[in-house]
Formats: sequence, structure tokens, C-alpha cells
Amino acid sequence: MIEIRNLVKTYKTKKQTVVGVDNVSVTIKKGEIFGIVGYSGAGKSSLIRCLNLLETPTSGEIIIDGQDFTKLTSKELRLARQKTSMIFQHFHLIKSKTVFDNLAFALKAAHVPKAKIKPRVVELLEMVGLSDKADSYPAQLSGGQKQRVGIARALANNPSVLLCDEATSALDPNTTKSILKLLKKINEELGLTIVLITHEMEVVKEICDRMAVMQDGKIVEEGPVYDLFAEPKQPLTKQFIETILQFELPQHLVESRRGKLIKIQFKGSIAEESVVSEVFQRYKVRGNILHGKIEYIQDVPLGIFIMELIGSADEIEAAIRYITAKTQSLEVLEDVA
Ligand SMILES: Nc1ncnc2c1ncn2[C@@H]1O[C@H](COP(=O)(O)OP(=O)(O)OP(=O)(O)O)[C@@H](O)[C@H]1O
Repeated sequence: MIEIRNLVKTYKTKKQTVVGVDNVSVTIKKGEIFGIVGYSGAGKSSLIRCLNLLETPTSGEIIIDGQDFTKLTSKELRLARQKTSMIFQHFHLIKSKTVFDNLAFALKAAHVPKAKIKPRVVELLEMVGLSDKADSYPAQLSGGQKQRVGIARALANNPSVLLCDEATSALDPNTTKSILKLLKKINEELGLTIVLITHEMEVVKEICDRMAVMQDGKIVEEGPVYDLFAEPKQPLTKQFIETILQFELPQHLVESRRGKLIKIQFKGSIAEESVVSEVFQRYKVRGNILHGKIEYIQDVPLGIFIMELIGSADEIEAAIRYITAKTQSLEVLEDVA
């Protein structure tokens, strides 16, 4: 478990003091994948870099598995850092060393006995699917393969926490997916806690259990990813969710509508029920689905549809009451009746 309490990180420049992290308190549970999103300058890097003391916090506490990282001696800190390893957007591999030697280097640095290094490297390469690249140099690898080496190196000394600093931001969408899949596998198989920072909601949607949204050094909202997708409360969270769930109707559809435009959100198992077809059977209304999308967030469906309901005012009202009761989420967008 990671407990961040009243964390403050400020930077003193010649002219001014800049606040990177502004009194953040958050608890990250053991074994979960926790995503931190925010625009550039929100303080994400400052926060994650404080977690393994790459940045020294100005004040506050960082307690990982019961140990306050801010109170360690430099020797204790070296050992503690092995518990919280990190992967980076630009991989940070040693260019002059082969993949094998990059991994062996991390083990040597942690004083792993020589005899144990080779079998561990072989094991790590297998874990990340790069057994055939042991003798390649970083320049001979694709971005995704380089990040796999980065992940193997981060896992070398059996950390309990993996920190990911925009780990997929330099990768194309397909490679991003494969790296996220690998992170999920590691999380499940090794029980590793993963903290990742990103500006991409796709990443959070794909693998995170819980998330926090940062702005101006503060966490403005946090919670389970599904809940924040289904019911974002803060304007900034809504903005991020809309990058995935927003859709606008083409103007000609809005202009040619004949009934009532409604937006329905289906959460969880209700998304798999036939609420809409039931409405057409029960009430004298006709309808068109004008737009719709079902997103699966950690395999749980979240559907959003825009429909036009056509019929008498009474029947439309009754249909709306029925859908509202079933979904708990219906918004009337436009009314021409
Ligand atoms: N070394 C530094 N010296 C001075 N100011 C800094 C330093 N590092 C970060 N900052 C400032 O702290 C604030 C938060 O920056 P930070 O890099 O943590 O944000 P971020 O959300 O990670 O943004 P990005 O995604 O662009 O990296 C910004 O105002 C930034 O200018």
C-alpha cells in the first residue's frame, strides 16, 4: 500500500517558487493499477517522481508498505528504491549495451551474485516476450521492444511497486495496447502495484482500477475508473471522459428531428438488456437511434445512446419514465413536440 500524505513539492527558480504538487493526499491499494491523469504542467511527473524520491518532497509523507520514504537514510533509500522501480516514456536504456547486458547491469548494481544473473536475465526476457533479442542493441529494437526491455529491467530486482511515467506516450496505438496488456499480466501474475501517469484516457480505460485527476498540483477527483467514466463530477474529469465518450450529432439530424431527443446512459449489466426494444413493445412510440457507443471499461459495459422518440406526448412521457426507472440515467436533449 502507498499512502501519500500532504505531499508538497515546490521548485525554487531564480525568480520565483513554482508549485509542482500542492498538498496531495491519496492512498493506493496493494496490487491495484492506479492512473493519474492531467494536462501538461498539472504535476503528474512531480508526484510520481516523489514516490521513489527521484524528486525530494518539500514536505509531507510517502509511506510504502509501512515505511516512510521521506525519513530514510541514503543507504536505506537505495534498498527502498529497488522496491519502487520505474519505466519511462523514452525508455532510458544503455545504448552501448545489449539487451542482455542492460538487464544484467541492473542486477549487478543491486549486488545480485554473479551465478544468479544469467538465469534471472533469461527469466526476465521470457516474461516480457523478448527471449530472441538478448544480443540485440537498443538501436536495433522497435519502440515497443525497447519498452519491454525497460519493463524487464524494472522488474529485475522484484519490486513491489512499478511506476510508469508516460510509458506508452511514444508508442503507436497497437504497440500501446500490447504494452498495456503486458503491464496487466505482470500486475496479475506478480501482484505488483502499478502507478501510472498519462494524459491519455485510453490508457486509463484499458487497465486502471482507480484513477485520480490532477490540476494545478492538486487531485481534483479520484475514484474507481468506471465510476468516474459513468459519473464524472468535476469539469476537468468530464473533459477527459469526453475524449472517449463524447459525440455530437450531425446538424442535419438535429434539424430534421420530429420527436423528442433523449440521451440514455446504460451502466453495467443493464447495457446488455433490451430496454429500448421493450419500450417499443410497451408504449406507442417509435424511435430512431441516432448515435450510440458501448465502451467496455475493464470488461464492464458503459453504453451511451442518443435517440429520437416519436409519438403522442403522453406515450413519450410514459416511455421516458420507464427508461429512467430502468437506467437511472436519461437526459432530454431537445424537445420539438
Ligand atoms: N525542475 C523543475 N524546476 C522548476 N519547475 C518545475 C520543475 N519540474 C516541474 N516544474 C514545474 O512544476 C509544475 C508541474 O510540472 P510537472 O512536470 O510535474 O507536470 P506534468 O503534469 O508532469 O506535466 P508534463 O506532462 O508536461 O510533464 C509545472 O509548473 C512545471 O513547470
